[in-house]
Amino acid sequence: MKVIEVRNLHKRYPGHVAVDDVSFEVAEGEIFGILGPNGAGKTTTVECVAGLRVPDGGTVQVAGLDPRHERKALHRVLGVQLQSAALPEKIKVWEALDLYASFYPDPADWRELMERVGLAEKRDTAFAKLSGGQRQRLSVALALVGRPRVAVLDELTTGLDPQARRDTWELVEQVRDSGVTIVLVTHFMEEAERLCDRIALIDRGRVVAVDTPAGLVARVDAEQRVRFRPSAPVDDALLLALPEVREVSRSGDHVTVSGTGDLAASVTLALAGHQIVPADLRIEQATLDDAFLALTGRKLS
Ligand SMILES: Nc1ncnc2c1ncn2[C@@H]1O[C@H](COP(=O)(O)OP(=O)(O)OP(=O)(O)O)[C@@H](O)[C@H]1O
Repeated sequence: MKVIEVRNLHKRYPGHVAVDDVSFEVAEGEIFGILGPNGAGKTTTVECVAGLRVPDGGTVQVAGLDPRHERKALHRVLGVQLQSAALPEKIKVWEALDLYASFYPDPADWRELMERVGLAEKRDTAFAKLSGGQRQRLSVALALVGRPRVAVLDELTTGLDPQARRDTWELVEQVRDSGVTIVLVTHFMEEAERLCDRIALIDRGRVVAVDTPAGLVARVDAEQRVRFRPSAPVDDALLLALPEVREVSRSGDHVTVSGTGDLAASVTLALAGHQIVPADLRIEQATLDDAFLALTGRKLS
């Protein structure tokens, strides 16, 4: 069942079209990614979804509500964590949660939420004294305190170190597992690949494709490479006979096979047929970056 429907969304700022023509649907229970380079129009799009900006054209529906005219009802359905959550420096973690909970008629138990995002120990810490990762976790908790059906998370892990980023990803997965639909805005390919069930690739205010991460990558006819150290001598001809293989090269005792399609499976199967074990096996596959490049002619990052 779809919970968000965006049709032909258009939004311009003076002298600049930020969102040209954006359409997509988000299904209940999924993590839906909006992925694109800086300035692609991602934030403007989700601000229109959240009723924070008025579109110049097109329609938006969230759980059957029009964000422009039914803001109060929308507020109960949709939780938003936007970039650089601005909280007063001195506000303590518990105070921020308690304050946000007071905005809703039937809020979640913020103490439980504080535990869930791993901030119980920071309960009495001022916002200004939290680390980047802790601030992000607090902003996720604030987006969830109204028990929303849908949470919009915008550039959640920008500026975080790798460990804090992985912790935040786990938190997002837990939120989804608790039944909340998530719209995740990001310009990190790895983040979208790891978390999203489906992704809208956005470039210059337009959707260039909507698909699963694997579906987007499969659209690219990019070459893949399989590199390994064979346990016994392997004949080039054995590999070149496979329809997926285009080229075989060697460097020291390593063999690199280039080609397309299900290259790794095909190569390992052929080797197994000759009792050859591929040690140090490395597979280089196309990524969302390659998909974006193929679809737009530009690099994502
Ligand atoms: N309030 C505004 N007034 C004028 N132009 C704006 C405004 N907000 C955004 N823009 C411009 O609109 C375009 C799209 O911005 P938007 O923030 O939606 O992109 P984005 O994909 O979210 O990028 P980022 O990840 O950098 O925020 C950009 O060129 C931006 O400079």
